[in-house]
Amino acid sequence: MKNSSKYERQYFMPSEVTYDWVKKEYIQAPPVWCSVDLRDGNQSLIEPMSLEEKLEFFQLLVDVGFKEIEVGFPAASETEYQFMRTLIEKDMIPDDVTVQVLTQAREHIIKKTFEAVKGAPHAVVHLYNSTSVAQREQVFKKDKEQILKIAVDGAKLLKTLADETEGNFTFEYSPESFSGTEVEYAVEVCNAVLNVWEPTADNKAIINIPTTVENAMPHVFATQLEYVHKHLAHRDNVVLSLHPHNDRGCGVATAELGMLAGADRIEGTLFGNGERTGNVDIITLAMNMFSHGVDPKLDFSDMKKIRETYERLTRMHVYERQPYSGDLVFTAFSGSHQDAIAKGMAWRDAGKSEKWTVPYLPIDPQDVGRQYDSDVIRINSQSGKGGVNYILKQSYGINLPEKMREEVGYLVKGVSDRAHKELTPEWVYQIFNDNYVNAKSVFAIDECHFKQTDGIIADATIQHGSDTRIVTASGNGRLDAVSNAIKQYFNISYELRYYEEHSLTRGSSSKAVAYVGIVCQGKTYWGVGIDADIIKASIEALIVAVNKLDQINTADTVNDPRMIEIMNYIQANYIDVTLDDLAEKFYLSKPYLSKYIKEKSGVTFGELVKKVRMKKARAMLKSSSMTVENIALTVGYQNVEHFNRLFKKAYNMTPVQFRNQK
Ligand SMILES: CC(=O)SCCNC(=O)CCNC(=O)[C@H](O)C(C)(C)COP(=O)(O)OP(=O)(O)OC[C@H]1O[C@@H](n2cnc3c(N)ncnc32)[C@H](O)[C@@H]1OP(=O)(O)O
Ligand SMILES: CC(C)C(=O)C(=O)O
Repeated sequence: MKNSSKYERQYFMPSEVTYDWVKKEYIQAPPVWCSVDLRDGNQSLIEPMSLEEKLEFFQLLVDVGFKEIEVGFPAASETEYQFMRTLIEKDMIPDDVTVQVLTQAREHIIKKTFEAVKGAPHAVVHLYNSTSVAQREQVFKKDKEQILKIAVDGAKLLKTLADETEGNFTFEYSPESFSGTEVEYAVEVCNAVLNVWEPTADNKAIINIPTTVENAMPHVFATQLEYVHKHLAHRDNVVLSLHPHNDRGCGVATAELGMLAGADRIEGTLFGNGERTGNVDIITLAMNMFSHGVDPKLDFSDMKKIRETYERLTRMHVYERQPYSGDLVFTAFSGSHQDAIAKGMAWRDAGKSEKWTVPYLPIDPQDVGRQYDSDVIRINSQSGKGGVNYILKQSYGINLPEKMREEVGYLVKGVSDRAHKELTPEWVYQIFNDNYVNAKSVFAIDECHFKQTDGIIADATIQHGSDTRIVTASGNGRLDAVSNAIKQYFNISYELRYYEEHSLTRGSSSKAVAYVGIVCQGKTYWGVGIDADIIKASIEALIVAVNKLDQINTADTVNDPRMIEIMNYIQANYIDVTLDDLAEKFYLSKPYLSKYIKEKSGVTFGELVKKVRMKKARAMLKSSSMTVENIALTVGYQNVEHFNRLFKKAYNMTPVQFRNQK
């Protein structure tokens, strides 16, 4: 960035500065809101709205609660003109809503505007002309006096035509490009206009101060505005309005500080649509007030519908991080945020705070129609155990024991990391289910009978491969007795250390969930059971946990049906399959997988893949006329010499010899 010297600040501080606005802390009551979606928003669209689209948008604005709506620039086009006529002639303006139209300070434009508003129950006619130094010099080529005269002449014509035209009219004046105008001069022009209109308490005028192009920091604007507020003529009979744009990204701050400095009214748009970077976003302004406990008197509770209508009619897109309305603005992917949100929600559920204080969530997402389930916590590789548990709890009623959460968290985020994908709640549950509930098992307990003696005696029917045996063991509870029977059968030892249970709060609420953690050689192995019978659920959980012990699962993997799936996957993806792919696809750890594959095929994963490739190559040599080089490439070898060597090692002859043999 070499050329900053070609710029200089183009705003003007007032000659007299006061900072009363600094002493005010927050906005205690909503301003008069005026939507300019159908004018400033519409004039900046690639494809302005049709009459029908404007009618639908108008209804949306009425439904949200706007009482003042700038509906267009009737002299601009036939659509604009007819839109105003339609609203009046079809009696579509609710009694408590005032429509507003914009006009340049040019005679024929003003006249056309009054033709358009004829018969309006109540309309604001909004007059503007540009007052900035740049526009005076470059566009109008007029001095201050001549520019003031344009405004005054326009104001006079408005007054005359309002008297002559059927309808009920209020006047508004904007010193357009105020942000590049000397503040005292802007006030002088406004006061000249006000002196023509002579507003009264019953018929106030609106003076609208625009940051037509935002060019200063918000505190500068507040200071300028405070000067206007203190120096306007007829101030008691003037509604002081703001019209912030967003060129420096400060439209909201400008509006908020401007309100502290004396503004009574805000012109803006939904989602900040408008010229260049847009007008100020009224949704953000209103929701900011709402989050301070002030009712903004606009209703954004059905944000989804508002956004859908807006996007459809304007053909614009609401940015994912647009305050209060973007897709991601209530979402936490990262572990520490998720942890705090989950704890904050639990705090709230426990009734510990009457007011909304959940960390990382500026407002309750439900207040703008968002869902806790799908909008707040989402899982990717940045997530943590708190988030994963929250998803399982919110969506499936699974509340993991504290001690189990970390393992599940790392397992789930590992899948996301390898897949480079966000995991849906369904996917998270599937990983959980595959690893803890319906995990592979080399043995089962088909039946179990208990007798109460000093402790408990269990007769457990253990089925392991082709062996089925009833093992009797005692324990200080049912699960302990079954656990002792398992230890006896496999001749293994571990400690049954963790047990938790709860009823399912989602889905089948008649079911219970049991979590079992066993400790062997310092490592904890977890299993989960879900069943209507809590004893059955806890035995299932124990079986899953025991199955994870090395002593058990090295005994028999050959019968594992998943092994067939793994082989099929390798066959189908033999060119570029990796152990990482398999681990991700089957939710198994890499060491565990390596062991499986060795046991099943007698060779390592790498050797197995080579074998599959050679088999494919042999089939191609037999059935196709492809060159050996191309066959080598097809089965994944760039170097044909290397391929030849591997082939010879596998089949004791080169590919060419193989092809040539009869
Ligand atoms: C900051 C804002 O958003 S202001 C609103 C801007 N919105 C729009 O412009 C959308 C609707 N506008 C239009 O459809 C057209 O501009 C019309 C129909 C109003 C006027 O069209 P045209 O007369 O063809 O041209 P244009 O707008 O370019 O007018 C330029 C002339 O008007 C003058 N002019 C521009 N604005 C104003 C004004 N507010 N008051 C008085 N004169 C003005 C210019 O100085 C220029 O004068 P010149 O002919 O002597 O050079
Ligand atoms: C007409 C005025 C208010 C305007 O749109 C602007 O200055 O941005």
